[in-house]
Amino acid sequence: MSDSVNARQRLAESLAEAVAAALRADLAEQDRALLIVSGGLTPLAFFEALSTLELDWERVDVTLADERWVDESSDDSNTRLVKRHLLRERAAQARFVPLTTADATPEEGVAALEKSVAGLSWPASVVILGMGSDGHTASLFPDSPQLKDGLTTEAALLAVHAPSVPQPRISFSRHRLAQAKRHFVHLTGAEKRAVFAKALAGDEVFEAPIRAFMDAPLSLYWAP
Ligand SMILES: O=C(O)[C@H](O)[C@@H](O)[C@H](O)[C@H](O)COP(=O)(O)O
Repeated sequence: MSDSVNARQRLAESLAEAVAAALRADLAEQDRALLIVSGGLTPLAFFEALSTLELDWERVDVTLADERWVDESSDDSNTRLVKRHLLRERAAQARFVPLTTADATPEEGVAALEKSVAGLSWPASVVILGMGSDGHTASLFPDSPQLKDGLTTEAALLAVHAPSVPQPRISFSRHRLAQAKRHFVHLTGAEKRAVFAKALAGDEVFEAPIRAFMDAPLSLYWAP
């Protein structure tokens, strides 16, 4: 294995330990705990590491920071990724709350999904954010006409379109994600390190929406 593969595996394992510890701490104080994960490719090893850790998974709800509006059979489905790589081993006992419906568009599905997520254990115990090389996080994209709404609405969810991505999306709002008790950012590679450093140094949230989460403690997990 190359050095960076090793480093990414170790990163995934230490993030999994930190997330499991946070969930255990909250489950000691409350009936259920909510874990919000991101999709994309980065979290795969983290999902697999977390799935093997011991905690009272039956009392954990898992949902996504954002989802692509595609069928679960699609390679682009974050639900499919979570089911295959996280909801297995010990974590098979967790309850997954999807962010899609049978509706043709996220605009049609969003009201039902608002109801479905309303009963979860807010504030979320943990949010794990990814970031794209354009500085987006969740589905808060710099080129999206819905970005301003996503950064300001107090609704939990919104339908999103962006020229930079092929599928319509549904995303938790900045407001709902920011309320979580703990935020982890999971990144790999030199390019994302540079984008994150630039976002940290600047103040224009519309250029790099990840900035919208930088005014509260963030635990950054990065490996080459
Ligand atoms: O569904 C998604 O695409 C996401 O939740 C998204 O915000 C993701 O975290 C970043 O795009 C990073 O994706 P990668 O890990 O694939 O680079």
